[in-house]
Amino acid sequence: MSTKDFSPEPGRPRRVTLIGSTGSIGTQGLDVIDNAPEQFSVAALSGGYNLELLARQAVKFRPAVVGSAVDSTQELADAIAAAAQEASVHGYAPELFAGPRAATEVAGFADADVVLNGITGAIGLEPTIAALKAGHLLALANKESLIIGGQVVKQFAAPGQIAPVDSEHSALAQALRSGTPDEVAKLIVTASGGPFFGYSYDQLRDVTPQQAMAHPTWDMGRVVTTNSATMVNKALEVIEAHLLFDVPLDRIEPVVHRQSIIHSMVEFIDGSVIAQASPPDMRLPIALGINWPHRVAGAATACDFSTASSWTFDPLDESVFTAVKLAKQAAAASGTHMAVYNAANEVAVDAFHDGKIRFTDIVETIERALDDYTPVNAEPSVEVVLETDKWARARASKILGAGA
Ligand SMILES: NC(=O)C1=CN([C@@H]2O[C@H](COP(=O)(O)OP(=O)(O)OC[C@H]3O[C@@H](n4cnc5c(N)ncnc54)[C@H](OP(=O)(O)O)[C@@H]3O)[C@@H](O)[C@H]2O)C=CC1
Ligand SMILES: CC(=O)[C@@H](O)[C@H](O)COP(=O)(O)O
Ligand SMILES: [Mn+2]
Repeated sequence: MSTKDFSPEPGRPRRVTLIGSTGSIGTQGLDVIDNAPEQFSVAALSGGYNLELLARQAVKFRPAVVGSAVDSTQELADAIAAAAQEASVHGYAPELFAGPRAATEVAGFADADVVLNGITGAIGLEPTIAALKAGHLLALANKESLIIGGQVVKQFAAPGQIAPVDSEHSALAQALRSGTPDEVAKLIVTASGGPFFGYSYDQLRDVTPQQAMAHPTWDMGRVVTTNSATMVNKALEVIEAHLLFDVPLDRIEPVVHRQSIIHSMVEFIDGSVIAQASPPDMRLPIALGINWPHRVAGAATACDFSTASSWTFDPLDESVFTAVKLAKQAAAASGTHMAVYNAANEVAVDAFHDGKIRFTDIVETIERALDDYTPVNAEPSVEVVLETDKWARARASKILGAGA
């Protein structure tokens, strides 16, 4: 990633579009903006189905454009009118988008400088591409869009146009400032280990959705929290690091760090390791991402070294947690295997939370879908990625229907 600066002219706040504004990343993004009004304004907002929250956000930040996944703009207009009345706000009438393409329309809204993509899952692909095509800086939390799109997404990105928001990748981008690309020996991606660190495979079979949602260090949405428990999140993040920083997969290693204070590290060829450390708080990488490459003063609280604390490191137990190894194999196999990996995971995560399958069936479903997959012989394109995603969802559902 080069260091092209997407800053607006001096003195003008960055206009930020938030995709997934009602989620964990989106609400923390608005918090960052609220705390630095001289640096940021809200250009546009897009949410899913939580209309009440989206409408309250719109009335507070007054973006010119608002989108929602609900069926009709009338529903959205009614929700905004109710929130405006509640807040005694008059005359606010943004342009509205509704339906499955709303997030993409909003991401491409021209009068913005940066798009924070905080949607969950493969549905983030088209908003990611729309933001890049519009020439905006893309502050990327929605790792899935880059991972499934791979080179297809990268071809839309100018150098420096993607600023990582995922905590590990923000840490890596910061540490990489310490050396040149040819001085990098390894990327070390830290993992909390999730709620099931130390479990045997047999113990994992019987864990419940409620246990899987008890993340030891982060408060996040349902999919990424479940992915942390299966280690699929770390698997996706290894591939994300490979795509963002062009480091070969065999030089990207996960390590378990239970405290989630060191967010990742870069080992350089002279044996130096540069780590980025801060208490677990996504407002730091979100602020740096939307203001990339500049830091935002006071974005989060630093580590307190005046009291005793310990940082621990453990190897990932790959005999129990196979997700990372599987993803490295998939990413090496073809440009579309990771679309299969991700789609099968999304289907299996839903089935697990619906009480239809065991926890261990999630990664087994990914593995079986990958085994069944033969890549199409076509130039990689957005359409091919979307077709692959669709195929993998159907295949995963079939595998689950037959009993994983
Ligand atoms: N949360 C975190 O700390 C971190 C998250 N990430 C990544 O960031 C992304 C977002 O995660 P997180 O914020 O936790 O997820 P959440 O589940 O909290 O939020 C997801 C957002 O996407 C919206 N959404 C859901 N379905 C649709 C749809 N069909 N159309 C439009 N919008 C939709 C939701 O809207 P609504 O709720 O209104 O339905 C919500 O705003 C993920 O890729 C995750 O891996 C990465 C690092 C840390
Ligand atoms: C905050 C963040 O970036 C998450 O992706 C986090 O990394 C999840 O924690 P795990 O390390 O448990 O996957
Ligand atoms: Mn992460």
